[in-house]
Amino acid sequence: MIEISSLSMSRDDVQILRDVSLSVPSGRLAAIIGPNGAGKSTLLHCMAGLLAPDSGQVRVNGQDIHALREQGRALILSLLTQSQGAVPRLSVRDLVAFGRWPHHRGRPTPTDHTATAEAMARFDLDALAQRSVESLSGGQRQRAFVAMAYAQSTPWMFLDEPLAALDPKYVRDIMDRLRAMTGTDTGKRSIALVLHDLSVAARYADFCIAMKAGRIIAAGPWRDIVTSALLSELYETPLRLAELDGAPVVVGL
Ligand SMILES: Nc1ncnc2c1ncn2[C@@H]1O[C@H](COP(=O)(O)OP(=O)(O)OP(=O)(O)O)[C@@H](O)[C@H]1O
Repeated sequence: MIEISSLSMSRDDVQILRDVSLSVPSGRLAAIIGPNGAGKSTLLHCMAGLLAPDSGQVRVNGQDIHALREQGRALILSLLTQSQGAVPRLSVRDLVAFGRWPHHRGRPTPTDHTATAEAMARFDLDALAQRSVESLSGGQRQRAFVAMAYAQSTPWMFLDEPLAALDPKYVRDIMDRLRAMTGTDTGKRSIALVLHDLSVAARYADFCIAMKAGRIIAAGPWRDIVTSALLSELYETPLRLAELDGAPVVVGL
C-alpha cells in the first residue's frame, strides 16, 4: 500500500503539489489522470522518492520512501520516466538485464539471469535480444524499457505515460501485459501509471487518482468514482464515459 500524507511541493514560486493525501492499495493498476500541468509526473516522482517534497510523507509498503537510500528504494519500486534520455548503446538483453542492477550491483547471479530471461519472455523480446536498443521502433523500445523496469522485480512499478507514441496494437499489448501482472498473489505487482488516454484508463485501470492544479480531485476504485461528470469537470470539457460492445470508452461531446 502507498500512503501519501499532506504532500506539498513548490519550485520557483510555483506551487506544484498542494496538500496531497491519498492511499493506493496494493495489487492494483492505478491510473493517475488529469489535464496537462496537473502535477501527475511530479506526484509520481515524489512517490518514487526522486523528488523531495517541501512537506509531507510518502510511505510505500510501510517505508518512508524519502528516508531510504537509492538502493533501498530500488528494491521496493521501479520507475520508468517519460523520456529515457539518450538511447543506450546496448543490446535489448543487456538493457533488460540492467534492471537487475539493484540486486547484484555488478555481480549477477543465476537468480538475476533467470529474472532477466523471464522479463524477456514476458514482453516477447526474445527475437530482439541481440538487437541494439537504438535500432528498435518506438513501440519495441518502449516494450524493452517496460521489461527492464519489470526485471527489477519490485513490488511496485511506476510508469510515467508509458504509451506515448505507441500505436493501438502496442498499447493493447503493453496494457494487457501490465494488467496480467497485477494482483495480490505472491510475485504479483502493484502498478501506478500516468495515462492520458482515458479510454485505455477506463478499460484497464481498477483504481483512479484524478488530479488537477496540484490537488487530488478524487481517488478510489475506478468503478466507484469515475463518472462522465467527474471527467468533464477534471478536463473542463464535456466528456462521456460510455460502453461500446461491453468495453468502457471515453468520448468527447
Ligand atoms: N522544476 C520546475 N520548476 C517550475 N515549475 C515546474 C517544475 N517542474 C514542473 N513544474 C510545473 O509544475 C506543474 C506540474 O507539472 P507536471 O509535469 O507534474 O504535470 P503533469 O500533470 O505531469 O503534466 P503533463 O500532462 O503536461 O505531462 C506544471 O505547471 C509545470 O510547469
